[in-house]
Amino acid sequence: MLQTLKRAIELGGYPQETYEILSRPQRIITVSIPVKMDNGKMQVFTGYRVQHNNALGPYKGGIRFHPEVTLEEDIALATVMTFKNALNGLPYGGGKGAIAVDYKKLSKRELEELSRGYARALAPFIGPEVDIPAPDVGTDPQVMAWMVDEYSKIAGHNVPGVFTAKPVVLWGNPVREYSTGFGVAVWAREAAKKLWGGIEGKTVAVQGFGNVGYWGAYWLEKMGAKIVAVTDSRGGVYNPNGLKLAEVKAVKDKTGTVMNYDTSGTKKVTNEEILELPVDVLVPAALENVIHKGNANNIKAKLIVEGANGPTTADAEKILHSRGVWILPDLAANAGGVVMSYLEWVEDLQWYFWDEEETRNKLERILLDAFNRVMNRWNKLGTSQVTIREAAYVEAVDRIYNAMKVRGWI
Ligand SMILES: NC(=O)c1ccc[n+]([C@@H]2O[C@H](COP(=O)([O-])OP(=O)(O)OC[C@H]3O[C@@H](n4cnc5c(N)ncnc54)[C@H](O)[C@@H]3O)[C@@H](O)[C@H]2O)c1
Repeated sequence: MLQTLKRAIELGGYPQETYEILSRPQRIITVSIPVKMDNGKMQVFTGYRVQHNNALGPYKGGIRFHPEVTLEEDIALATVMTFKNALNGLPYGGGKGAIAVDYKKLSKRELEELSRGYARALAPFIGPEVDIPAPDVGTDPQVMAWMVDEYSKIAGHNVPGVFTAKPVVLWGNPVREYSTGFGVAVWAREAAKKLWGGIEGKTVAVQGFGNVGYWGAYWLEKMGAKIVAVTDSRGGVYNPNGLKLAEVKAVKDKTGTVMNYDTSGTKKVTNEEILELPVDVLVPAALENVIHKGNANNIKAKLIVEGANGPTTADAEKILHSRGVWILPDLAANAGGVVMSYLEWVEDLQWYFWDEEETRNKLERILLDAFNRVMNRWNKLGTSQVTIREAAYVEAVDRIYNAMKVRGWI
């Protein structure tokens, strides 16, 4: 990521100070959270909040609960948020929080106490105008509800805008559930218009059938694409004539895996095979580093839409770019969630809530604006010399650099 930042600064001709500032976070907060466990013993958890850069506005980014999370990883994730928010035209800087915990081993009460403890410890350092956290891996709208409640108790009044992706009943928005997948589909549709004149009838393979993968496939199908393959952690199914997504989803909900979907002409595929199928569009929406130099030359899709974070290694990207494959980078293609978080925050600040359709239209407009800016930048920089990811980084750095310049930081 720092290499991409360096390259973007070179490509855009920004001064070296830009790198000096953006390669390190402005503030790192470490907190200790004691939790009385169900067995009567007290356990102290360590939590972080990294506030990377606020040149464009309050820090914004998720909170991760994961057993292997480290401060270094949290810093990297916070840094990416600065670029993602800038690229999408949001009035936000970047931040990210983390607690090293296996949340699956906690009871509901322990998880609530940990979530409230984290919000309490961070309360002096966050707020709707300061730093607005949201869910990430291992956290969800319920965790946000506990945190917003704890923060509001400390403030002495309700403060809806301090966390986003809250339950709909507690100042959330129904679009949030599918916003990331919707963004994946919008980016794919717009790129398909440029490549082929439209997404209609184009074949799509989706690796990962979770929140991003399922909703990405759902909206792509609605837009007229043909979903031919999907997988979850156990593997999946492929039918060159197209899958009926609603039926696949029903099988997944009933049996726990898409593998049990069985109709004539449908074959089983592994998570490696799905990447190499003869399709027009490939959506990796599960894990990182799944497209690497070992399989890049076998990929047949002309368009790769990064639903997951970091699914393509740098080596693979070079190979695919030289073959003319378009890779829509994660910080653009999977930004629907954070853009929706922004809209929820705007609603919360004014205590005025849009209906689902109006919200989705606003979301789409912001995504289209980002898509057009990235494409213009890519064309200006030269599509054969520069990747779409590099163009997206230049676009992001340009906003941050100009904000820092007029503020007098550089
Ligand atoms: N949810 C969001 O709003 C959001 C936003 C931006 C980025 N992302 C990124 O998208 C990715 C997926 O997130 P999600 O929220 O959909 O998670 P999720 O847990 O809802 O779904 C993940 C899916 O991947 C599958 N999976 C797990 N291991 C796999 C493997 N080895 N091969 C293939 N599939 C496997 C799981 O079965 C599941 O279907 C992550 O990289 C995440 O960081 C998510």
